[in-house]
Amino acid sequence: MSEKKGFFRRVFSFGAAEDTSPAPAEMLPSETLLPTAEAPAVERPAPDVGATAGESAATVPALPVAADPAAAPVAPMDERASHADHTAAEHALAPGAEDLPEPAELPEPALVVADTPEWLDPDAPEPETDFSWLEADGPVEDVPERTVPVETASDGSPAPVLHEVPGEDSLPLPATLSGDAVAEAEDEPDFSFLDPEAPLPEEPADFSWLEAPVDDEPADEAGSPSDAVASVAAAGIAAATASAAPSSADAGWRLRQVAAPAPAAPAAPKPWLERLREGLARSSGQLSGQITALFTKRRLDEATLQEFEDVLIQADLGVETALRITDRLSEGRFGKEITGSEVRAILADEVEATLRPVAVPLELDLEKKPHVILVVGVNGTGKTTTIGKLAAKLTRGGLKVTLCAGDTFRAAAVEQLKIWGERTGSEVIAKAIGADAAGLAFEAYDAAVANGSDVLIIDTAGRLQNRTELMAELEKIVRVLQRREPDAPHTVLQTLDATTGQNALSQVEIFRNVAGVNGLVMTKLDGTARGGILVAIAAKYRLPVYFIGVGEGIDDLEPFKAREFAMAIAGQTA
Ligand SMILES: Nc1nc2c(ncn2[C@@H]2O[C@H](COP(=O)(O)OP(=O)(O)OP(=O)(O)O)[C@@H](O)[C@H]2O)c(=O)[nH]1
Repeated sequence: MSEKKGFFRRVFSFGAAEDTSPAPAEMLPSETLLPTAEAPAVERPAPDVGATAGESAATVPALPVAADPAAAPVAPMDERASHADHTAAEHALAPGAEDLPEPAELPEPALVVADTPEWLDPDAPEPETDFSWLEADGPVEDVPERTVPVETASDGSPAPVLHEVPGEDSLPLPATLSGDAVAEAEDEPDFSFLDPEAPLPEEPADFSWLEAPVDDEPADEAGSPSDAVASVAAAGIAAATASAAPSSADAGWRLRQVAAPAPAAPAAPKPWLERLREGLARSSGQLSGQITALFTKRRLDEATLQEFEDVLIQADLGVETALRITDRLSEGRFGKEITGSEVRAILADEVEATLRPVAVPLELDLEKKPHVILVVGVNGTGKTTTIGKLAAKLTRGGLKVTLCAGDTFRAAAVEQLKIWGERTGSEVIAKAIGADAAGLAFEAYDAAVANGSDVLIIDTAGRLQNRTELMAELEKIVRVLQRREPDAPHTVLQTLDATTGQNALSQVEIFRNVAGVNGLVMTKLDGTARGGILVAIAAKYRLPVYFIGVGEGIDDLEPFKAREFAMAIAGQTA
């Protein structure tokens, strides 16, 4: 806390002491997020998942088969059994099976009979052949069997019959499908799920994974031995366990005493820095490899510098930063040999220099109560999740938070925010789907004042029909909030998905113009991230980057640190 010009200000830096984790984000329709004239010339589209899926669907019409049989889903036992029978039937009925070559004749094994057992004695009495005594209550109903006709071998002896199986036509159909339905399903395979235009499934959404911490202890099956031992031990009657164990010298058997396996220790989550490095590993590995290839046993000349500049631009770092790095590299080194690690060190330094001015903590001015944070961004970039994580940080810091479910476009987003509200002890102001988001924000502001909240965080929809609609809604939210508080929203946070790449630049351009974005959060840096774009954004817009998302968990929001990020981009660990 610090006094500033008579204002009571609280600065949240969320230091390390406290913070010790369907598809790719759907972008706005391309016409809504067209790069502007200011966007750099080098534009590489984000991977088009829909197109890829469509292509593979076109080329692979049949059901997918796991390359690794071990990885293939295991069929239920009865299914497997019927499949085995079916296979056996195919063997039995396989045309040409009788054409198989005769096995080579094996020499007659010498028969050594030490003492002829009674049952081999040709003079022994005939065994009993009347088994009528086996019939309990009359004759057993005949089970109709379809047998494979016994083939006769060329020498007149019956050929061996492999199996007697029900005919293929009598194999049971899955209980849920009638014969017609099966035929229909086979005639018209349903690939509608591959349709990139199809609306996303909205309901029912399962957010149970957001619920309170999962019990790490593996649940023992009721009545399992370890369960019993545990309960007995708990009751302090260990002796009873030994005497109760089925063991008998008289019976000649006993249960083997197996030490109960130690419960598996819950896997500790990886430190966030490790997740960040792993997330950026693909792009940093690529960059690092190109640096090695470019600078091994080669003098620094104009051509090498030009190639290196291209490599940096391809890594999304932006033209401005790429030029700065190559300029710095050539200083005093032109015409000399330079190692890959020297280049990587310079890269890390220059990226850090670009990022340092934007790596600032989120500052909350509690003179304005509630401090209003409007969270905007393309749908799927992590707005709602970031709100939940941020609410957790603030409430742990002793602040009272109200959440506004302003994404009235998507029912699941409202439910998701309610769960975050429960988890963080924050009141959630929500309305039915389709409600006016601006009206809701207005009511939420009043509710936050009434309940004495320090901070009001407003979620917004990212997916609107077109850019005009998006602008109109966000502008209206800002306008109605300003009727209550002229400086609201005090912070406008935009979430950017780190897996997006170049498109993030145009997203910032649009949301900055529409909603007055004054801070960024880059999410999903734990995935296969392309973090270079953040450097380009920092160089171009100089907007503060408050946090990075390194997982879906409540604690997976980290303050943005320029040095660590730069090192991860350059693939350096120390
Ligand atoms: N791995 C990872 N996943 C994240 C992160 N942040 C968000 N997600 C996931 O990204 C998905 C989308 O996040 P949301 O918070 O629903 O995104 P949104 O912007 O609110 O989406 P809309 O409500 O559709 O506008 C969810 O599955 C989140 O769990 C992150 O930092 N790392």
